[in-house]
Amino acid sequence: MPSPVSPSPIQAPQHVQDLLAQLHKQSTDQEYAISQTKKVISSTVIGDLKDKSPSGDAKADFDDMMRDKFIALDQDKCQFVYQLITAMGATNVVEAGTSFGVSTIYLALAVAQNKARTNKSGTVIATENESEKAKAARGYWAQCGKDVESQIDLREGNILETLRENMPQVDLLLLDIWAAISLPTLKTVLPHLRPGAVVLTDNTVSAAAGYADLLAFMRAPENGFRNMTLPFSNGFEMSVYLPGSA
Ligand SMILES: C[S@@+](CC[C@H](N)C(=O)[O-])C[C@H]1O[C@@H](n2cnc3c(N)ncnc32)[C@H](O)[C@@H]1O
Repeated sequence: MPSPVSPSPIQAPQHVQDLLAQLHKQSTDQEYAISQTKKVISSTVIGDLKDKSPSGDAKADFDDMMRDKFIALDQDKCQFVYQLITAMGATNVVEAGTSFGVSTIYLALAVAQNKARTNKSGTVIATENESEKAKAARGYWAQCGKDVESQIDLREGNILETLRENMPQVDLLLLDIWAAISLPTLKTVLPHLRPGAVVLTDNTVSAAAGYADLLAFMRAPENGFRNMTLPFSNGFEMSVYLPGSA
């Protein structure tokens, strides 16, 4: 949650600010309700579901459970991403894991404002494999208005396919997806990362076990990332891509 003493950097019309506040509340209420049932919501524990899986397919059961869940990036992390994109002047941003499109709104606002300031082109490439979530996300972006909606290229389907083609040089990648596919996702986007690009990965402290392969890859000096775990709740990894500089 945002700190009561931290001002928000977000520049957006009031109706967008109100929608964001409402969506974050829905997401945190949902997460609280799940926590009360003691059910897991982390993909890192798919392995633990195996014994209890009603269908015998733990991955399918996990996907069923998550189909109506926001699991939006925390509000303070969204504000940080917006602030960072603004500071970088980034205009090509990839979001791995869009869900109902909450964090996407922040990315679109920041990219739109950078484009207006710099006259550069660019887009937010969003990705989601659940069609109902994609439909809902489009609905929220429409409520925000053309300034947000027009920035977003939503690619529906498996991220390992949707990010294979028509990729710009990427300034920033937000990894907010099931931990198990975060490394294959990074490797799909890697050839398109510009030197100095930033990769942000959510929950790298609370889900460290699930991210073990991703973190090992990013922390191996030969892969060109400089890493820092930012002290947000559950961890938020900021990695700067500087190939050949280790
Ligand atoms: C943590 S949520 C994203 C939350 C979103 N960034 C936000 O702040 O509102 C992760 C999303 O990734 C989606 N996802 C999982 N595996 C995927 C895949 N292989 N391809 C595309 N999307 C996937 C899930 O359906 C889920 O909605």
